[in-house]
Amino acid sequence: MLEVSAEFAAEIQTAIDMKTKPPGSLGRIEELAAQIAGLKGSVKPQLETCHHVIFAADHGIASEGVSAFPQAVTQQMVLNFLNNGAAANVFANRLDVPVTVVDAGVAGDPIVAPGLVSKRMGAGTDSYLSGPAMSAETLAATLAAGAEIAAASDADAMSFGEMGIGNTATATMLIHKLTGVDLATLTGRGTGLDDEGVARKLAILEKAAARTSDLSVDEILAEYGGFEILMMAGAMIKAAEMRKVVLVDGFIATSAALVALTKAPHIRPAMIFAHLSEEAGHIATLNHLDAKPVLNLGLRLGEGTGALLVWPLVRAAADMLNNMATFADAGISGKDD
Ligand SMILES: Cc1cc2ncn([C@H]3O[C@H](COP(=O)(O)O)[C@@H](O)[C@H]3O)c2cc1C
Ligand SMILES: O=C(O)c1cccnc1
Repeated sequence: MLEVSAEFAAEIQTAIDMKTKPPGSLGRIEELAAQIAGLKGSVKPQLETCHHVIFAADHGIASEGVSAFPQAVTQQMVLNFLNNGAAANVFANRLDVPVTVVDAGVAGDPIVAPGLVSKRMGAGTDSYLSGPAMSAETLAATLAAGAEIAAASDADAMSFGEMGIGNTATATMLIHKLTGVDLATLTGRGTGLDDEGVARKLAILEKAAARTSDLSVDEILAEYGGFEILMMAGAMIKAAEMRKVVLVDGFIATSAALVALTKAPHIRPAMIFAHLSEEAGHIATLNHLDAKPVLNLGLRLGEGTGALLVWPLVRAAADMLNNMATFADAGISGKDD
């Protein structure tokens, strides 16, 4: 349903080639422009506003020691986001992008703070080392809550971030079970584990993976999912179906994109993969999706920081279509004149 007809694709290419530049000279920006025009159904696409949503949740698996940081950091960072102090806030503020912070299931008592959107699915997931992270009912509610968040936004694009100590482990499990890429390839340092820490994380994930086999997609998501990752997946599907540009961040957000694309392959034309993360498993996951990231900045943070940083480039691509003169407008001779 988001597919572009061959006729319209040709029309878009002509519109790009009529601009006052040698054909193809804006490189990747031209590819982004074509993608945006196709998604928005116009060679003059409206792409003025972006809305950044950060989903936060905790992971039962964190108690096994899969992160370099303690679980309490998830809640502390939620308060930091609300106080405008995190990297994602700083980048969003620079770009005039509003930020919504969602409690998707942070451990402990519910956080009461002005501005926080509560979609709590529990006080963190259960540890998938010994049983499912969540029930089938909670999975459905989590995906639906994400869709509600996207449906409530009137922005032309959405960028998504996450916060959840231990969520590189959860992302790794989801990607492994959904793609079959082996855990050793996917398991990385997250917040900064040393080699010993990574070996320990891998051993835990191998044990958790061996617990199940032959699962359906929804069973995989309920067995190994994280609330923030799955809520982001639900939001990505809805945002894409509303023809919003979906800016996909790093390793964790790409696991959410994989979930979204597994459940709704038709939404692919809405997705822009912002950057290549330093997290070990990101490249293999992007390759599996045949996705080409726009930036390579050595980021390994999450929060949607890379997705925010690509927004000015995506906007510039739309501006190129909307505001750049054609050869005819400017009275400039074309290549073959
Ligand atoms: C202060 C701080 C701020 C963060 N912001 C994002 N993350 C990132 O690190 C976490 C994933 O790494 P792991 O799986 O190793 O726990 C996620 O919360 C992710 O968003 C942060 C981590 C920390 C410590
Ligand atoms: O790429 C990411 O999303 C990432 C990598 C490391 C830690 N947190 C997030």
